[in-house]
Amino acid sequence: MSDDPSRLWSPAEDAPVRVRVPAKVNLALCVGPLGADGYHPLGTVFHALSLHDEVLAAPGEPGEVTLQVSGETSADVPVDESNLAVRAARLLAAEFGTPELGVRLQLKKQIPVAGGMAGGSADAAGALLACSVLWDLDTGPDDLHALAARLGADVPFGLVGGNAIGRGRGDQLVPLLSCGIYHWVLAFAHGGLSTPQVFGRFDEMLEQGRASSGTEVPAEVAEALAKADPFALGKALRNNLEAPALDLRPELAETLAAGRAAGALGAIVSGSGPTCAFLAESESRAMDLATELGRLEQVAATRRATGPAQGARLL
Ligand SMILES: C[C@](O)(CO)[C@H](O)COP(=O)(O)OP(=O)(O)OC[C@H]1O[C@@H](n2ccc(N)nc2=O)[C@H](O)[C@@H]1O
Ligand SMILES: Nc1ncnc2c1ncn2[C@@H]1O[C@H](COP(=O)(O)OP(=O)(O)OP(=O)(O)O)[C@@H](O)[C@H]1O
Repeated sequence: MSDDPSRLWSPAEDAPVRVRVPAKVNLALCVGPLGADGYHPLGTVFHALSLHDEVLAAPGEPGEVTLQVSGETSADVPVDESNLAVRAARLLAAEFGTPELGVRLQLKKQIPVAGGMAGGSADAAGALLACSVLWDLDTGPDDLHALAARLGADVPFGLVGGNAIGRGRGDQLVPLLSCGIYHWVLAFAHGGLSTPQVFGRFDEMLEQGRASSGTEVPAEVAEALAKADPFALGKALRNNLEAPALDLRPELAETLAAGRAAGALGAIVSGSGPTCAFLAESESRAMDLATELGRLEQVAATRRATGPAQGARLL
């Protein structure tokens, strides 16, 4: 890694490969008890949103991966080897490339950091696709999926997008047919939440009988998607990590209640939080809801988004 600014190419538009990759919300996140592998078995319904990051890739010095991060949510993003996009590029080069391959990566971030919307995972998925194209590697979707699953449970979904059922750690995906467009309002919190910490609090609460577990995805979610029924979908939303996220950040309960009172069809903590996601009946209702939620002290910012959105794609 180099942090010498002279080595970072500047105008993003010059990068030969550009990939857009979506944030996700889990329409259902059904979590089983901690397994021996340190992971929790999941049954989840992923839903990709029009909120996205961009990953740009240009040829780099042999064997070097450099990284520049910009955008609305670039603060707090590590720019060293721990960055998931850098790890993705390194893994791809090691498994499918040669030691001479190098890349200059740039992330343009809009997805909140540690927000429960799989931002780092999205960047990893984007980097896999971008570097595979830049380096002209002989990788098919299955190859990229296998590498993605090694990088993190949420990374494979970043590649496919749309709506998908996730099982196992969340990485075994089956696309879910749906019609319709859903209007969402996202309420970002001040600061993030650590995913392992939320799973840890889930374990404690389960032991104390304060949380429920189970990996069965409610049929109502898939039925609502098949019928393009936002009212049914709003009622069907669920998240076993909501209880631990609220336990760690009690003010999120007020955010959810305020959204419901302002007419949201459904309100849920996104993944491991702290972002809260609100389903609206229409674009204009979403605009009203965003205005209401934006007034809350504990809400750092609101964004509107639609779903489902495409997975990682070349621009
Ligand atoms: C909460 C979700 O966002 C829902 O989609 C994901 O389950 C989290 O996915 P992620 O952030 O990509 O997770 P990873 O980077 O693979 O794992 C981070 C940590 O989260 C916990 N983890 C993650 C996934 C899972 N099924 N069970 C877990 O217990 C583990 O402590 C793990 O060490
Ligand atoms: N490209 C990246 N963008 C953001 N954070 C990154 C990235 N790479 C590594 N990280 C680290 O990962 C941590 C989690 O960030 P991320 O934005 O992926 O969280 P998240 O959206 O809550 O994840 P998930 O929903 O997948 O559990 C951050 O605190 C940061 O230190």
